[in-house]
Amino acid sequence: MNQYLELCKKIINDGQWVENKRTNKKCLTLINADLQYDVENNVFPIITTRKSFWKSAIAELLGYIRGYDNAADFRKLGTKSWDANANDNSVWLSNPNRKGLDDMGRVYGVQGRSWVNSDGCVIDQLKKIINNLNSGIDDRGEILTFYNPGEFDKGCLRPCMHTHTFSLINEDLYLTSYQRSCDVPLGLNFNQIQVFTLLKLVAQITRKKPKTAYHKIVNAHIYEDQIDLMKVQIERKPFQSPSLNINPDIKSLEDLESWVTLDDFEVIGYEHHDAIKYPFSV
Ligand SMILES: Nc1nc(=O)c2c([nH]1)NC[C@@H]1CN(c3ccc(C(=O)N[C@@H](CCC(=O)O)C(=O)O)cc3)CN21
Ligand SMILES: O=c1ccn([C@H]2C[C@H](O)[C@@H](COP(=O)(O)O)O2)c(=O)[nH]1
Repeated sequence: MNQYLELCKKIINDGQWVENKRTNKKCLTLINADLQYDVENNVFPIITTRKSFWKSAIAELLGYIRGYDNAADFRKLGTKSWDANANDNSVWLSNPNRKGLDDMGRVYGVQGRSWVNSDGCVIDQLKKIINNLNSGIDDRGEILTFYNPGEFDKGCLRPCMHTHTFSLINEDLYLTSYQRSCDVPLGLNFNQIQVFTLLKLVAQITRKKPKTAYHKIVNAHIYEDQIDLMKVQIERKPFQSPSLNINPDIKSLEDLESWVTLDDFEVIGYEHHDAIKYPFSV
């Protein structure tokens, strides 16, 4: 929690104003942030200086794992977080590749589970990683990437947290996640949870020991209409981090694809300050 607050304070104190054309807003911006999470000791990196809707964050992650391309499917899992990007952005609404209401296009998990190569073959990056880890293999390319420049025009948004690299040393599993663009008040609140949960889940289904998750962010920003609320949030004293329990019956990628719901996740001992409703930029 402290590393999150330190980052927020650094942006407020040292950030530079950058005009963003896509949203037509100014962002206070800092380049480069390195965060890390102690998955081994189950120190769940949830924000405590405001109420965090952690179930939405895990629902998003589950949708990416399943390769969903539709905001309605994300809603069924328990999050409305893709509604605006799928349905309220004028550039995407006028894109001929958009297939109708709630379509997100070929973003995130679509690329992760069904990347189409130049021969038209479909590549399931996540399945390859799970198969290798199950066999004790780390080929130094256990990479799940959602970043496909050839298909940016087929999706509503370029992926922000775009690449996850798994590393196995004996029985110890690590994760390094890369993020090109980070809405620190809203997005990072979700992304910290997702990086942590992804390592814990993959370790569980491949029967490995989760160690540390490393989270590398390039452009970390706070939108102009979020600044005053963030100044309130950084004055609050954080509580101790809670822990995350995952149903031990989840044993495979197929389990994650089929029956798992948010009821299979439980946060133990979450103390937090009051909710803060930050504005969202589409
Ligand atoms: N500007 C922007 N910031 C983001 O963080 C973001 C995007 N766009 N577009 C794609 C996804 C969608 N994400 C979202 C979308 C909405 C919330 C949000 O409204 N969060 C509220 C309420 C959550 C709830 O009630 O479930 C929050 O207080 O955290 C968070 C992340 C993260 N991503
Ligand atoms: O997981 C996510 C997804 C999105 N974001 C934020 C980062 C930016 O504020 C916007 C995306 O805008 P771009 O113009 O495509 O950079 O969404 C996030 O923080 N985390």
